[in-house]
Amino acid sequence: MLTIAMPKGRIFEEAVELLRRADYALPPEFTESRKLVIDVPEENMRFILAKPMDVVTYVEHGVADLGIAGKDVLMEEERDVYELLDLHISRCHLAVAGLPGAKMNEIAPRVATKYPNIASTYFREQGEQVEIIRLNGSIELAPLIGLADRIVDIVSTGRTLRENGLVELERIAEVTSRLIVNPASYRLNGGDIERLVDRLAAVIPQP
Ligand SMILES: Nc1ncnc2c1ncn2[C@@H]1O[C@H](COP(=O)(O)OP(=O)(O)OP(=O)(O)O)[C@@H](O)[C@H]1O
Ligand SMILES: O=P(O)(O)OC[C@H]1O[C@H](OP(=O)(O)OP(=O)(O)O)[C@H](O)[C@@H]1O
Repeated sequence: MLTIAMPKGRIFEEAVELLRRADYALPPEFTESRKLVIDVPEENMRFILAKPMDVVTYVEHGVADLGIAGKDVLMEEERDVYELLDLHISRCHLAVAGLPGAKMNEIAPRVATKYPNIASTYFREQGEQVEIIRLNGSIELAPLIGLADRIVDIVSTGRTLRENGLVELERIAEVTSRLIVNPASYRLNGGDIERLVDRLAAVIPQP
């Protein structure tokens, strides 16, 4: 049996839709219950529903064979998992944003973000030394109330930036969700996993 860690939240619906398009008979309880472990015996599969940032942890520890995770999460922390497939779902990008015309503080430039590693690597590569302030959400607040000069965050429609009077300044990376696998499980269950990859690859939305 294959165990797949699914990210709750905004990726979930698109991931379920993709699996159903690939002809996996996922029961209605998938989208209608609050169960966190859902067995689908007809497909010889078990799904566990986790927070997006935790999916990689379940896969890395081998309690899930496979998982679906945003490229942002995979970029943020070096983890011992293989990326098998770009699912082309939950498309967005990582960007630097700030108040229009606002310069970086020259003495103590500060950047607020949920992605401290991505942000510090990016600014280091730009040759800029900044203090990273880690937040867990509502990142766009930081420049509005003077906590930071810049933010590094996900942009999708751009609506959150717009409605808060912020502008995108630099694009860091494109983000889509990926199918990831535990390396040991891949060696052990290669055949079953390749079949799943083929079925998904056949129905992935075109970029
Ligand atoms: N605005 C967006 N549009 C499309 N995809 C997004 C958007 N924001 C985040 N994502 C993708 O969805 C994932 C996060 O989903 P979601 O927003 O449901 O969780 P979260 O509440 O931010 O995560 P956590 O609970 O771990 O903090 C991200 O890793 C990213 O790949
Ligand atoms: O460009 P947009 O379409 O407006 O989407 C971008 C917003 O979506 C995410 O936030 P989320 O809704 O996950 O809330 P959060 O602030 O709690 O992270 C992201 O952090 C941005 O704030």
